[in-house]
Amino acid sequence: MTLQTENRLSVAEAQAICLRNNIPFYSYRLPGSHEVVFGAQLTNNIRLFKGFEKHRGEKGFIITPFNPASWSFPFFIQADLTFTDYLTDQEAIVNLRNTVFNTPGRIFTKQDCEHFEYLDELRTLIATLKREGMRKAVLSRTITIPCDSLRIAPVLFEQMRQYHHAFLFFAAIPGKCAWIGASPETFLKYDRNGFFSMSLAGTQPVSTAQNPPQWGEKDIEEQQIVTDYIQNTLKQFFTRHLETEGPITLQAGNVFHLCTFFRSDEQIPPDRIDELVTQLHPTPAVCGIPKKRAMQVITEIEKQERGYYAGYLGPLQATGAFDLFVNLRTMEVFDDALKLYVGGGITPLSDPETEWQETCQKADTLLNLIRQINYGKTTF
Ligand SMILES: C=C(O[C@H]1C=CC=C(C(=O)O)[C@@H]1O)C(=O)O
Repeated sequence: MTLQTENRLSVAEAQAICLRNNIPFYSYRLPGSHEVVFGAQLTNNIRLFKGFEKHRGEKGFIITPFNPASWSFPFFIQADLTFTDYLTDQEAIVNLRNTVFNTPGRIFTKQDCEHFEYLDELRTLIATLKREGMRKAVLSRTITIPCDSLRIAPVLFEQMRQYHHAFLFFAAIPGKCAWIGASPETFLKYDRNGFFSMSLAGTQPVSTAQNPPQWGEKDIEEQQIVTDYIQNTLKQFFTRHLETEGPITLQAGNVFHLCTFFRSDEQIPPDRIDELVTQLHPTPAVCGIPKKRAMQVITEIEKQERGYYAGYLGPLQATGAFDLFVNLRTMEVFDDALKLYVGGGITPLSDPETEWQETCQKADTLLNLIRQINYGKTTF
């Protein structure tokens, strides 16, 4: 700890205090930025996120579940204390250290799929897609790592800074949810310049890709489904201007994805923003098409509850600007374990073993970091 000598608190130190003292907090770094932003809520009242119109003028962090109808509620962490990179205000440092809430920890359950179980789920899903004429659904699984997570997570967040194009986040509401990750996927961004979104799908490992990467029929089709869905949704809201660019190849850790960008400089009223977000989420990058049926099929087949995996999360500014990302390449933080969630888009053309391998490749970016941090103590 450097506090005594330098009189300043780093983000990692602030995260550690909040974890120890059960203080709701968030920290993030936007893609391409060098700044890490930290915020903490110094009251223990858990706040639900009630939509952009209701939170107008407020600053904080939004975290929402994959399934809006589930028992995982959307939350808002209000920014009572915020800083960028280091906190130097001595009164604020003392205040943070002296804030302690008494919240019971969350116990993890292990619902990881073995290789053969995931292959079974994949076969069931592919058969369902074929039988019902569905074009795509996204299946996922978990990898649970029992470890000293409260020590590891702040170090992991710091290590993830090497992924310049990712949105880094570590947010926790003690007793409710805690997630850390490096998402490559913008859900929706809004500021005075307008709106931005992306369609991200299709995966291949960097290690075996050609230069430049070549994409097969399954990946192209899988990403096109996401592009069509987002474009059709955005078109209902932006009638004057909608710009589309792509698809291009984008690197996220040790995998490549196909990506199309959408931009509009049109402004829409706050109640329309709520409508837009409701219609857009979840996109077929994490759910499927048709959306309602895909959600049902996923819930029936997957072993674990998704909770906040594949939901959206990110900061909201008092100006109304926000940066929301899909909660991917992500881990749920428990007191004594990290639970990684990983999935992939399945179409009738999918091969189960290839899809299993894809989840292993996606998971490896975060797993390798944990292996380095926990050298000699981790066996997975
Ligand atoms: C669902 C995940 O990734 C999505 C985002 C990019 C590429 C994907 C894919 O190729 O399947 C997925 O749609 C995940 O990483 O858990």
